[in-house]
Amino acid sequence: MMSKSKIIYTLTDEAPMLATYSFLPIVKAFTAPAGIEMETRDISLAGRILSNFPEFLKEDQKIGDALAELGELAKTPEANIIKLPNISASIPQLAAAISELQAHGYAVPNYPADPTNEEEKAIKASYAKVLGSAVNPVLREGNSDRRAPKAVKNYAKANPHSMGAWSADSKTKVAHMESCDFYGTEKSVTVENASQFKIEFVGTNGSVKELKGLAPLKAGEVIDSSVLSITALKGFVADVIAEAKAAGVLLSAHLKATMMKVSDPIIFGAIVEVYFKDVFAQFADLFKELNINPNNGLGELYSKIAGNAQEADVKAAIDAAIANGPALAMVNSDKGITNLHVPSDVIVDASMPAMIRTSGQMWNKEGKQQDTFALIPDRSYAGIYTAVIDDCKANGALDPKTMGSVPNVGLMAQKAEEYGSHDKTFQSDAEGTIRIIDAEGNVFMEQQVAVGDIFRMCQTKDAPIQDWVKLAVNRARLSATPAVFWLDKNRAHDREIIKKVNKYLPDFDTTGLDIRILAPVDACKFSLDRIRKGEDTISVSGNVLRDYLTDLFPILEVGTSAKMLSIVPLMNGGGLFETGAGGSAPKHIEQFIEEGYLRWDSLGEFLALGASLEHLSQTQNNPKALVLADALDVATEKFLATDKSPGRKLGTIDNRGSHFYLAMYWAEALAAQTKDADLAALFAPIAQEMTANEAKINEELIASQGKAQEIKGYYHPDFDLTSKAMRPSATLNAIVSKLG
Ligand SMILES: NC(=O)C1=CN([C@@H]2O[C@H](COP(=O)(O)OP(=O)(O)OC[C@H]3O[C@@H](n4cnc5c(N)ncnc54)[C@H](OP(=O)(O)O)[C@@H]3O)[C@@H](O)[C@H]2O)C=CC1
Ligand SMILES: O=C(O)CCC(=O)C(=O)O
Ligand SMILES: [Mg+2]
Repeated sequence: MMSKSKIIYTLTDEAPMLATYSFLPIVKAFTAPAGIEMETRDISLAGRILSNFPEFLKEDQKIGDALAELGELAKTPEANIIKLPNISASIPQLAAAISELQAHGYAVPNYPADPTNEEEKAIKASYAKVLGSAVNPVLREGNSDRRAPKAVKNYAKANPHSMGAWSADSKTKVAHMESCDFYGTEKSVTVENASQFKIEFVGTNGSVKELKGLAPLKAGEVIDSSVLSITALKGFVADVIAEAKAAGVLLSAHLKATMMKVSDPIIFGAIVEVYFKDVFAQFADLFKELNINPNNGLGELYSKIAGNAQEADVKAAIDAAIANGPALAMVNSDKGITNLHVPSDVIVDASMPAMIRTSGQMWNKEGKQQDTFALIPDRSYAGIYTAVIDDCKANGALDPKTMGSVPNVGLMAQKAEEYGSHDKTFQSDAEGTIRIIDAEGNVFMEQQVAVGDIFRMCQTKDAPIQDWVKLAVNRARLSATPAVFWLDKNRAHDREIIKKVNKYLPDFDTTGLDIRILAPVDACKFSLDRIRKGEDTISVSGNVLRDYLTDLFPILEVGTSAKMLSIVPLMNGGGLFETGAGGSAPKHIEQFIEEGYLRWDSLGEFLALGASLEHLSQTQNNPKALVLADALDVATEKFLATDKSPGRKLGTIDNRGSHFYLAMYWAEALAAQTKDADLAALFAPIAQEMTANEAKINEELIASQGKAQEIKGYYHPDFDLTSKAMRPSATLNAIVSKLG
């Protein structure tokens, strides 16, 4: 009897959500004959909101907490989850999703930014579970292995993407603080025995306030604390503003307000306040009355002053500040959206490589490219971008035709490092000390804080570190490639990690392998030198660099991180297969709604599906799944060779057309293989019909382009309308439905 195998396919947001409407019916039809149940779970922003507020909903509107369920599943050996990118919501995005759901008849509560009673406090606490990077850290019960498969790399070498030229006198640079940042203040200790910790604020008068109640610590865990001084930050921002103005360059801020949902919106807000200091001074009373929070950006400010008697005055003052300041980098120059409008519009992992690919320039308000000062205030990782920029100034743009590759093995499991720190991050409202103590009151660490300073504590558990070292050695062995641990001995946290790396490396057979530990800037230079010689170098990094490097190098090497294979071998034996290493490409859904064209590239989904099927064949003893996986591999190679990724322009095949070709090639490969006669017989007529109808299907797909789409929603579109929009070829649908 055929074993019953289950794969969970996640429903998410924006472009990947749209793509799923087209791709998933194909996947379900193709995998069913192998006894595979393809189940879906809704972890979209809208779905997360609905599942958190059942008491506000009608009976038939309630949905289960799919995220919590998958979080538990990820800890079991049975887990086989395909995870598409999802929105990590900023407050403006959360507010927009809430309004849309309310307009759709879901009585979810408004977001209470400043709760005034217990009920509002509870609502805010529930929304805190939805905000920011609420999904990935829950599912990532394993470390990360991200790389460009050989076929993808070869495709990029043969079909190089555009790469803006660099000039040696480019004025572009990264601006960072020199002191009083997280890097400079970091303290770190390794906790030898299992214990507990809590976080307290102690005022200058000795009064004590608990910031976080007792929580467990495992033996061998590394804990850190650090502080970023808000006064130092503001002084630094003011200096860079003056310098950028004098240099005649654009100013832009590159943060991670999504994953770092507590600290980075505050840093973003400080930049907004300093840049618009005259506006904030002139309208202090009005802004207080309207509850304007600079952390939510200029966009929210504009919407809150709309209709106010002083609206025109405020707008004039903002315009004057921009005219008088260094010009701001634009997110959308046609619509006048600056880099300081929404904290989640410019996200450092994707935004810095996009700038480096574009000659180190961003867009000004005329829609023209211009050199830019990129504000990345904290020094922990800013230096790697300086290393790449300096390299491009000295040697010109990198060349996708010849450049080597930098795959990554990232420490990520169990909310490692900064990306798990939001429940231990606080903005101090008074001067004093914040300390981390154990249940008996013994002090692990303490930090001085002033009003407004950001205190942060991070945790990194020992088992994930051991697993990460093992993964790094395995990857170095499997790819016969040097591996570099990007760790800085001048940083307190990294010093603790270096000790552990040195302790655990001897547990594995490293004979003949080239494994080194280098500080991030040196590791970056070392990797760049090799890249220019066409050589590959594995980066073995902590969680933040995992995120940064898996956009940086892929975007330079293969044009987009959507083409990455992103596997998370879960520590308890399951598999989490992320689709690509990038995000949900918000501008793609806008293009789809405006003109019926979706240029989302689903290659990441194809790669993840292949890896998921392969994992399933091994863990569920399902040989047919392996036949499907092998055939999908053949199909993906042909897909790349025949260049069937979506074009950028109307009238060429888009995401839907690319799914048709993948399906056709997959059916062909299944028909042609000889390992499973039943599958070959089943798919032969499907392949034949698809091939015979290729022109007709393309015609039907392309005919649906060029008009606005009405899917009744951005965060929570109508299922039937979206399904119709994403499956416009009756001929293709009829062939797929023959599979049952
Ligand atoms: N794993 C996850 O869940 C992740 C989620 N996110 C979330 O995604 C959202 C957007 O983040 P952002 O920083 O803008 O990064 P994105 O990666 O979504 O977008 C940057 C740009 O990359 C290109 N791109 C990305 N993926 C594809 C694809 N599959 N096909 C074609 N082009 C692609 C597009 O531009 P162009 O082609 O013009 O270069 C896109 O506009 C945020 O809400 C963020 O929280 C972000 C990262 C990971
Ligand atoms: O969870 C998020 O917000 C983004 C994740 C991300 O950028 C990544 O893992 O590469
Ligand atoms: Mg990322």
